[in-house]
Amino acid sequence: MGFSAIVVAAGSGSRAGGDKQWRTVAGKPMVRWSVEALLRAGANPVVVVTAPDAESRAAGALVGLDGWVTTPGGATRAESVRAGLAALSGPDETPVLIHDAARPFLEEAVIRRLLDALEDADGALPALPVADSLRRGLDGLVVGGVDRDALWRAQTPQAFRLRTVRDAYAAWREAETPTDEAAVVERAGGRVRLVEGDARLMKLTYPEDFAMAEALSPVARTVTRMGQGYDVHRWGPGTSVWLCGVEIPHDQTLIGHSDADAGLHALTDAILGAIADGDIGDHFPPSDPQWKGASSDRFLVYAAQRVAARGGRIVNVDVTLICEQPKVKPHRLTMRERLAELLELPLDAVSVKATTSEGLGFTGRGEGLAAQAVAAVELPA
Ligand SMILES: Nc1ccn([C@@H]2O[C@H](COP(=O)(O)OP(=O)(O)OP(=O)(O)O)[C@@H](O)[C@H]2O)c(=O)n1
Ligand SMILES: C[C@](O)(CO)[C@H](O)COP(=O)(O)O
Repeated sequence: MGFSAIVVAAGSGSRAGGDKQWRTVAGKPMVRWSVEALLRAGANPVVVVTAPDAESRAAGALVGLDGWVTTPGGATRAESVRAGLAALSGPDETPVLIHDAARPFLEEAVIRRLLDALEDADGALPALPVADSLRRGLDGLVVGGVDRDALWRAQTPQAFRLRTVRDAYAAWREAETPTDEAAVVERAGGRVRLVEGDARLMKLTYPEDFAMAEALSPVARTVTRMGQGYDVHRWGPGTSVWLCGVEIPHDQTLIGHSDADAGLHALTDAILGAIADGDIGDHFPPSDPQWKGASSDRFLVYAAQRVAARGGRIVNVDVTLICEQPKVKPHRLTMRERLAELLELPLDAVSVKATTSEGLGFTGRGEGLAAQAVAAVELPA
């Protein structure tokens, strides 16, 4: 029998500084690590539980993968798990693995141990023994110890038959919210087996955990690639111009098949260039009527998704606009913010510059505007 999986990714990641599931860890969005591992091991489907307004972020993080769906989660992890369970169909006996997106490094061996354990148990979880001594503290002083012999550090995924875990959640009557499914099924009378966990399956909870994860990552090395782009559009009659995703009032407009945003076009080509993935015209042919008047935002986001699909990340981008008019400086910060938003990059990784050509050439004569861009991309080695 196959198995299903739920990846809960609807948390706020507040202890890590927010939105940790979409952050890049060792070259990929965190949530992608787990979804890839589960799909590779044969999970079908993988339900990714996101905050209600974050489904498009999941689509960006998981671009190029098949076999997953999203569903909106709740205010607590337990509510998100319930939502994931509600989204699953299939026979009661189907094994389901319930996993934290916050634990990216899931090895197939752990999945196999969990599924094997379900042969003679109602549930299974990976766990690690406690290695350090445990001490009770009060006001900064030791006030006793805790016997660690019977203590285990619970990890995820946790494995159950669909009906078992659904019924157990339905029967949960405690005042407190359960922290995991093992507790829920055990409280309902189920036998939940401890199987060998994995130190690399650590939950990334605090900001410092991310540096540790990079060091533990299965991607030992990455390579950095550069790409450059160049684009020109002709000036024509109009009242505003789109540059780097921002509309600027102007006494002319740039003429083109799409919105003629030369800054976005050059940057799209730079990103595609960094991954040797052709150019903007290959992906969005000017002969295709569907791109007539299109917002160039989508070209840029598409290029970024092509990087993510290769397990890569954009490190930084730099755009130079070459024109006598309009003056770019008053709009530079807005342009950088827009590009940072579209590419999901920090602002300090996005630069927009401008120069005139001292009245020389076609830009100097005001016949057209030119844009150049470079992008650096990190890819798995
Ligand atoms: N309402 C919630 C809360 C948590 N989670 C998920 O449960 C997992 C484990 O939770 P934790 O690491 O505590 O994540 P957050 O709740 O996001 O973190 P924090 O408590 O620091 O805000 C994470 O993958 C998180 O996205 C969820 O799906 N829905
Ligand atoms: C489910 C879990 O990962 C098991 O260790 C953990 O309980 C979830 O973390 P939280 O901080 O309690 O949300």
